[in-house]
Amino acid sequence: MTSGVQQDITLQGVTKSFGAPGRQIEAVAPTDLVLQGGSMTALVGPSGCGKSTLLRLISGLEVPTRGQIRIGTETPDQLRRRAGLAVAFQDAALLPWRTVTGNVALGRSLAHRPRDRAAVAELIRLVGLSGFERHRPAELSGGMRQRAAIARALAGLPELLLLDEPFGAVDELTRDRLNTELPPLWEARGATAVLVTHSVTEAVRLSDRIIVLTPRPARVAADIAVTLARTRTAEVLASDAFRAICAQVSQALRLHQASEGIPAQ
Ligand SMILES: Nc1ncnc2c1ncn2[C@@H]1O[C@H](COP(=O)(O)OP(=O)(O)OP(=O)(O)O)[C@@H](O)[C@H]1O
Repeated sequence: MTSGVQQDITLQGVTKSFGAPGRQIEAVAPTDLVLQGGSMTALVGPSGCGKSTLLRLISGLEVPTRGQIRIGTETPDQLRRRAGLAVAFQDAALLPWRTVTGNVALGRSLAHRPRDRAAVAELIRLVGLSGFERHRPAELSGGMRQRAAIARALAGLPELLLLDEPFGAVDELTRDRLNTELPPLWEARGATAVLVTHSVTEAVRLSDRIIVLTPRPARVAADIAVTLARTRTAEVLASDAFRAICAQVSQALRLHQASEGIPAQ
């Protein structure tokens, strides 16, 4: 973090509708939320309920129809313009003409961080892309592109890290390793993080708090604190407490399942 201060994310009466007047789709119903600075919050909910929209609103890539969002005293747009936030979305969005190293290094330069080849190489190693440094996105699998995007997002040392299904295209074993090795990177620097995921286990594993959303329009259906030790060791993951929270989240999802929704895991 640049400021050393962990800023809360505050949503006040935030709504989002898409489409022309009279034919509007309401994606986010009026929402009030405070996400504590330095915490990791997971957003889960049925497919199409509005999770990504909520994340994009927090990122400043979408503007609320009504209400306001602040990160500390700043708007998302202000934070984004001074490169205080980073996003890693499902569809990676890497620059196709840049190598893996070039894309990750870009994450640093866009955030006005000094060049640091060792830091870039270490991030590439951590996301398991050593040996692919000189490859371009088209030469990588979908999962590898996602991992490069995560490395790029982390490279700028963001205060706010927004992750939309970052491990969606990653195989189970790699996902497991990333779920272990990446959280210390943002925790160590006290970044605030918001994660959208379809995996209940991943949500409980990574976050301090889980917001379960209703089918569209998204509203808060359940707000569940993950009362586990911050370091999610193998023992924590195998504990009854971990399973109990997973069951609580799954139950909240089932209660609010849309007909086209995902099965609770
Ligand atoms: N730019 C847009 N224009 C019009 N409609 C949109 C736009 N973005 C999202 N929507 C609609 O808003 C609703 C919520 O979409 P969103 O992508 O936020 O859901 P989600 O919960 O992230 O879905 P999934 O879990 O399937 O990724 C959907 O009905 C979607 O079609």
